[in-house]
Amino acid sequence: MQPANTKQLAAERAVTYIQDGMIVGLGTGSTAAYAIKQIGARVAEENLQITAIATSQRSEDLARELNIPIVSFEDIDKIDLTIDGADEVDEQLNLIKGGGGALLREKVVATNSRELIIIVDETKLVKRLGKFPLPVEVVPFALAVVKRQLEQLGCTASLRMQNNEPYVTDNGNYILDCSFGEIQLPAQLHDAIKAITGVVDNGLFIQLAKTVISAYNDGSIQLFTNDKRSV
Ligand SMILES: O=C(CO)[C@H](O)[C@H](O)COP(=O)(O)O
Repeated sequence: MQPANTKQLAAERAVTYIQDGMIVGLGTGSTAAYAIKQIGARVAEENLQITAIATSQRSEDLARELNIPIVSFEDIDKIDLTIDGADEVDEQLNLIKGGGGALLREKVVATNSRELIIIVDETKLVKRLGKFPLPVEVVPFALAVVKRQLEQLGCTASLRMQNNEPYVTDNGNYILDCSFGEIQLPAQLHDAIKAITGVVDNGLFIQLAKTVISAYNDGSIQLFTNDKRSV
């Protein structure tokens, strides 16, 4: 028996929450891409009437290819529902995001959404965040000073590279991937990092997810809501 495509399963379940008339936030990454494809299929097959706002240029390009109408914050106020992936999810549904480099736009969209659904496979569920290095988006001019201050908070920070050049985000910034090990107090760490001048944002998403949909290799799906991981 083929193992289930867990990312696709979680994504397709999340897309069932979308209804006509909604403004939908589109996440970034391989799991979010499955959701965008499924939204495109519903637009084509059911004439689903939605507008969408994307968290990265690549998600926007994919959505446009699939004839999903795209808007910007000039056109809308609140987003009804955002569907996005994550790199880690803890038991309080705090997240590490930004493995795909889109953390800033993802957080702008998440914080302006009435509801954030996170879609993951079981490998992303952890007791405590921190095994996955925390992405921090940094203004290039401030890179060296920010790196030093981040390391004073107890991590090793490495500049994300792509094709032998620093990786540049959709916003023209760099990313420092910060290995803290187990993060004991994620909300405090989030605030301490945000307080460093030259940091644009970091990939800790504290109490932003309302629902996490996790899919398992046996094809089952579990929903976790707000404070506790219970069905
Ligand atoms: O935060 C993200 C992009 O910035 C992604 O949601 C996260 O990296 C998960 O990616 P994938 O679905 O490919 O495992």
